[in-house]
Amino acid sequence: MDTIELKDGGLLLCDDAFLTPDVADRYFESLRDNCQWEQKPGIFGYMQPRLIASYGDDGITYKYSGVENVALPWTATLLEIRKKMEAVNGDYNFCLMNRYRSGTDSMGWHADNEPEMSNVIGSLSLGATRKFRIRHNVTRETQTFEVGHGTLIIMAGTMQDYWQHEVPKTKKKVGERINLTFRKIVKD
Ligand SMILES: O=C(O)CCC(=O)C(=O)O
Ligand SMILES: [Fe+2]
Repeated sequence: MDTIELKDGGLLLCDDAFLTPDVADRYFESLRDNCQWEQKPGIFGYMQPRLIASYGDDGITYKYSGVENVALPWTATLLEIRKKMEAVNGDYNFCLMNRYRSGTDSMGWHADNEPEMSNVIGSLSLGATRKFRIRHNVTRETQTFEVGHGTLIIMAGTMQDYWQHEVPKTKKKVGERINLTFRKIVKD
């Protein structure tokens, strides 16, 4: 596990061999074939350039483009993955999944800094290798990571307050990628 200390107290942990390829294959296929994937509108009404699915503890809701959504109940595969993630760090009650069907699917610059969300986010990548970039809000310092089949990234510390992240589009011919971000939503 690499530990990267970022400016202003951000912390990024990275393990590019968190899962063995055979375990990662099993998870990828199970999640691709058994989760309720949908494409949702984002800001300005355009469809988001990727598919999403959300799972979590009973009663967990999350806001998406201004609409309150209810998380679906955990699947056996997601519970197995959550246990592995929590053995490293964190304590999660919600998982937002993103499915990038090709290089034209992407996620723009953003921070996951909603007040009801914990600062620790565990992010697991499966399938095609893509770039994951982070950028400091003020200095614009940028770092790029290659996230591949079985790569674990943990975003922690003050990272969401001072840094944004993105998964850029690529012109390279790439296969599908599934990313899972495990979070803890704290309701008052
Ligand atoms: O796909 C990724 O690696 C990033 C996903 C992400 O940033 C998010 O779900 O908030
Ligand atoms: Fe994010």
